[in-house]
Amino acid sequence: MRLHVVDHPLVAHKLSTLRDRRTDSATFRRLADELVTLLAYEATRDVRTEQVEIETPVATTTGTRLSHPRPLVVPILRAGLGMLDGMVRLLPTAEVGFLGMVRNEETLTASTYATRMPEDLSGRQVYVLDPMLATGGTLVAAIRELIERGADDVTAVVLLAAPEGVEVMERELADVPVTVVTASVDERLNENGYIVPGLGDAGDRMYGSAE
Ligand SMILES: O=P(O)(O)OC[C@H]1O[C@H](OP(=O)(O)OP(=O)(O)O)[C@H](O)[C@@H]1O
Ligand SMILES: O=c1cc[nH]c(=O)[nH]1
Ligand SMILES: [Mg+2]
Repeated sequence: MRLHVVDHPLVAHKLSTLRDRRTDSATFRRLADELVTLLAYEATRDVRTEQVEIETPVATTTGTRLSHPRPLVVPILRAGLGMLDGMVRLLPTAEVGFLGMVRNEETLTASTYATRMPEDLSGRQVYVLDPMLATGGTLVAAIRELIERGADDVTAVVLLAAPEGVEVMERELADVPVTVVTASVDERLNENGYIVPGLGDAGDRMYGSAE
């Protein structure tokens, strides 16, 4: 697994406002959207392209366009939904699949409650979106599902990661072509499986408590 921590003052600034407990839901959603576009710029560095001939008003030249098969973007509901618009704005040809997953807050194990994406992902580049990589249970299960469907290149875009989750990903997905792009690897997980210092529950901060 490759880990890429995006080191940029704008990323650090936006992330700090996201972390602040006083940031309201509307601002939180806007900042998550802005942050994902900055991360997406790095995450798509190896997106597949092809050459095309184009005519400018002055001359004919060789240009570049995103190639086929189209990349697939998969937000993990709920919180990953807050990263979808920012990602597809940069990847206009992308298709979108959905994975609904929830972590049991007692056992910290993830379960899937909704899946809507192509059965066959062979040859596809896939971008998985989830703001939080905590224990890693959710992302490992999501990426296994994508690989089983034939995806041959998976990039996870996460706003925040815990070192424990990064380690689990490295161990569980050792033989899989996976890249994780994040704005920060924080200090640790607390006894409730929350990232410290983190930003709290990303889904709740975007959409309100699910209870
Ligand atoms: O790395 P893990 O320990 O598996 O935890 C991370 C997961 O927990 C959160 O989702 P949550 O279950 O709160 O669902 P939500 O997005 O609906 O709030 C988060 O968005 C990740 O999907
Ligand atoms: O810190 C955390 C851990 C898991 N899920 C979240 O939303 N936040
Ligand atoms: Mg949540």
